[in-house]
Amino acid sequence: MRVTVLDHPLVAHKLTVLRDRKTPSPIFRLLVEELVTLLAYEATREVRVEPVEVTTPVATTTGTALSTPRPLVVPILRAGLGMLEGMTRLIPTAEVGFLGMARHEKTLDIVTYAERLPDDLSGRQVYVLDPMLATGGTLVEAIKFLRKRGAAEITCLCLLAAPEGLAALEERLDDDDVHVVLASVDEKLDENAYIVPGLGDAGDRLYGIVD
Ligand SMILES: O=P(O)(O)OC[C@H]1O[C@H](OP(=O)(O)OP(=O)(O)O)[C@H](O)[C@@H]1O
Ligand SMILES: O=c1cc[nH]c(=O)[nH]1
Ligand SMILES: [Mg+2]
Repeated sequence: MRVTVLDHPLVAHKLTVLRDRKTPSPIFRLLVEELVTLLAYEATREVRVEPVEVTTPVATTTGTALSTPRPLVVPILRAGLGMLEGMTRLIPTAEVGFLGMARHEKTLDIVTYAERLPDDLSGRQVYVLDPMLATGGTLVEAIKFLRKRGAAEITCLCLLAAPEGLAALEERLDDDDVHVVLASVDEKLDENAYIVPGLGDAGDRLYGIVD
C-alpha cells in the first residue's frame, strides 16, 4: 500500500476550517469540494493517458488525452457523495458508480446497503471517495468488493485517516497495491472509533443527522 499525505499550506488552512465545530453545513460542503479537487490533482498523477494529434491555429502537434475506458469514480455513500463534485470538476468525463456502506455505531460492522457499479471492472482504474478512514473497516470492504469485480488500479481519496485505520488496511489487504491519498493523518481513534481530533461525523456535518 502506498500512502500520500498532502503537504500544502492551503490544504492545512481549509482543513482547519473544516474541523471547526462552528463551521456550518453549507461552508463545510464547499470546503470538502475544494479539498477534494486538491487531493485529486495529486491522486490522478498516474491516470492513464495516450498521445493524440492536435492542430493548433499555428501547427499540428502531439498532445495528451485521457484513455478509454475513462476512470471510474466511486463515492461511498453518504459522506463520500460530498466529495464527488470536487473530483468530477477535475475529471468531468469520468464514469461514476456508487457504493452505499454504513458502519454500525456500536458493533462497527459494515453493511453494504446499495451498489450501482459496472459488473465487469476488469482492468479499470478506480478512484474511491470517502472522507474518513477511521478503523478502515469500510474501505477494506469497498476495496475487496471492487477487486472481486476486477478493478485493476485502486486509488482512495480520503480527507482524514487514523493511524489505526491505515495499519488495518495494510494488514487486511496483504500486499494489495492500493494508493491512499490524504489531507492528514490524525492522532488516534477515540473509544467510539471516531478520529481524534478529526472533524466529527462527516455524513452528519454534510447532510444533517439521519437515524
Ligand atoms: O473506517 P471506518 O471505521 O469504517 O469508518 C469510516 C466510515 O464511517 C463514515 O461513514 P458512516 O458509516 O458514518 O456512514 P455515512 O457516510 O452515511 O454517515 C465514513 O464516511 C466512512 O465510510
Ligand atoms: O471520525 C469519524 C469516524 C468515522 N466516521 C466519521 O464520519 N467520522
Ligand atoms: Mg456517518
